[in-house]
Amino acid sequence: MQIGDTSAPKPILYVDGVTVTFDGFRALNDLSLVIAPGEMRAIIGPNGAGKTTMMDVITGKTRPDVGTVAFNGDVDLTKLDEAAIAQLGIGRKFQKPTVFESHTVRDNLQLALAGLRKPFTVLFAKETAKERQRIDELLELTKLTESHGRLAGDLSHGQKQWLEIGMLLAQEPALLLVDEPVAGMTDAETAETAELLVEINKTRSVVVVEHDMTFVKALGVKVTVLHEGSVLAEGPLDQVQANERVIEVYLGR
Ligand SMILES: Nc1ncnc2c1ncn2[C@@H]1O[C@H](COP(=O)(O)OP(=O)(O)OP(=O)(O)O)[C@@H](O)[C@H]1O
Repeated sequence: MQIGDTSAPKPILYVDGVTVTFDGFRALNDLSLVIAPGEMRAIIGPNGAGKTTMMDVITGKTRPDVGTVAFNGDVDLTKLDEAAIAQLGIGRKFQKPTVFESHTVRDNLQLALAGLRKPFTVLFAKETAKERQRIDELLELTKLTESHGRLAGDLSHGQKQWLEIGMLLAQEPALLLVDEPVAGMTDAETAETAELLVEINKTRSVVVVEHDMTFVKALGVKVTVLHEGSVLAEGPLDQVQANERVIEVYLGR
């Protein structure tokens, strides 16, 4: 699909011919990937395939040597810094949870909702009815309604991950990037996280990097397999798992 093609909906994310080199080593090698608006895509690939580097390029943490990275059709992300990209509506959930442990669940969401306002002002300012409603919605979505008054530091690992996802949603990203969300989760938490992402995907695009195939299967979305910085295969999970080249890469043959 061409960026200038007016007959097709503009991709929410368009990555074309991206190469990133570290000391001569190609972490991304002519990588091309298109995410449609409203799509959820799962990215898999062996260690060192370039998954994190790809997320870094999208969020402006790493600059490509060459290639195009465009958001919403025509916003050139390679010209923007991390703060500007976040502001545009690209949220990133890193692997480890980074919630404010000594604040309650509700306060964490309130801080996220307020964004750039100073934390002290936020916690002592009166919550508007609209803010309260949005926080209640986020609590329900992340299954934290009953835990709203608990300190974030006392939550289970899975709940902390959900809280942080809720905090990112408070900023209403059009595209949510999620890096290995179920690492360290119980099977039940993993299943609930898949449900959560499916629900989130009803209102925004999602790109999720994950090694856990049970989780990826539960998402039921198109999968992109990265290998040595390029796309090795793309399609439904069953199809890519049956692909000879994918099997070779995963078995290390
Ligand atoms: N800042 C850096 N300097 C040098 N090499 C790097 C740097 N960042 C990544 N690399 C290398 O680039 C390759 C791709 O790394 P990347 O972290 O993107 O892979 P990944 O698919 O996310 O792997 P994993 O599943 O292990 O997280 C690796 O070989 C890595 O060692």
